[in-house]
Amino acid sequence: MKWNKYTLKTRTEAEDLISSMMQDAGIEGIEIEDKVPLSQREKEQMFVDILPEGPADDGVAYISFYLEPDADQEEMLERVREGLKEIAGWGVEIGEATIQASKTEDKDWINNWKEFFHQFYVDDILIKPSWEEVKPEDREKLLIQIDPGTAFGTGMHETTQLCIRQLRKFLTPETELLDVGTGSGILSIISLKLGAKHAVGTDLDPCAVEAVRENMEVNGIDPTSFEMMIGNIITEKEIQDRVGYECYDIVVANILAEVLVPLTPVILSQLKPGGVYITSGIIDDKEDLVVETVKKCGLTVLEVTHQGEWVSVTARKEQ
Ligand SMILES: C[S@@+](CC[C@H](N)C(=O)[O-])C[C@H]1O[C@@H](n2cnc3c(N)ncnc32)[C@H](O)[C@@H]1O
Repeated sequence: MKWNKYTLKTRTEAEDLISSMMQDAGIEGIEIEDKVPLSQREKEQMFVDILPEGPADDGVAYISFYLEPDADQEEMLERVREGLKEIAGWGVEIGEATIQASKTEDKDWINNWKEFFHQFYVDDILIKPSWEEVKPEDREKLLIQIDPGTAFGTGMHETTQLCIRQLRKFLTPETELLDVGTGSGILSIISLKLGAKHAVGTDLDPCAVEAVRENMEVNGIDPTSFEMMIGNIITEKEIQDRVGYECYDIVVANILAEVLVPLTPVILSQLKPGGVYITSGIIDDKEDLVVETVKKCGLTVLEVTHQGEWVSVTARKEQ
């Protein structure tokens, strides 16, 4: 089926109001293109560290939406035009507000991303989406099922793989794990599958709750073995108290270097004496920054590992 695509040219300040007006009109799947740079918070959540310099923000935004060919196109476009008039009437700058029509060949554009996520290995661990079968030759492998969702962490990123390899070196059946920036829950789920005793995950992003719940279920993780807490462990005393002090054998944090710097002194009090701190999410030119931070906090660096342009620093808290 060919979908009809409509692209509205407008102004960035009107994006939110127009998107919600379109949703109220019954349009699903809106795409927004603009040149507004990402905020620091968005970069942290999307795990973007180095971005190429983009073009300057000219205030122009394009909002695209799709309609099935048998939907009443004119009626929907009329609703959108009425909505635009109303928004303009509130004094909001909506710019040209022209709507350009085109067709998309794509039959299943909503599920298209599935084409790009296939099963893969991290050493002898098989990570696969739920819609793929396990091949007969992989039946003996440790299987982890992860569906890419709204939270970060399919296991394909180099930094996740660096953390998995370091976790394997230090996990024991007694391990109490703290997984800061847990995202999809992948690092805790793999650790529990490898025999860790218990995991606590924290994330800023509320989407992580549902993602972790689904991934725990599909991987048969006992709900009492993995607890999830939403909040900022760096700044929120309440989260620090709930997470608990000196009770973790391993803390893993796959977050950008800029977040690891303020996080490390906090983590120091959460780790048991002798506990291990595994970090990644560090782009190579920030390696020294994280190594220095870890040392300044009194931890002993055990190992620095690399994959592509990414780095992992593992350190131990003294007894
Ligand atoms: C790169 S993802 C890591 C996801 C997963 N642990 C992995 O290794 O694939 C980083 C995660 O850290 C979270 N995050 C960023 N700053 C944080 C903070 N201060 N406290 C808790 N989580 C944070 C983001 O929301 C994101 O889910």
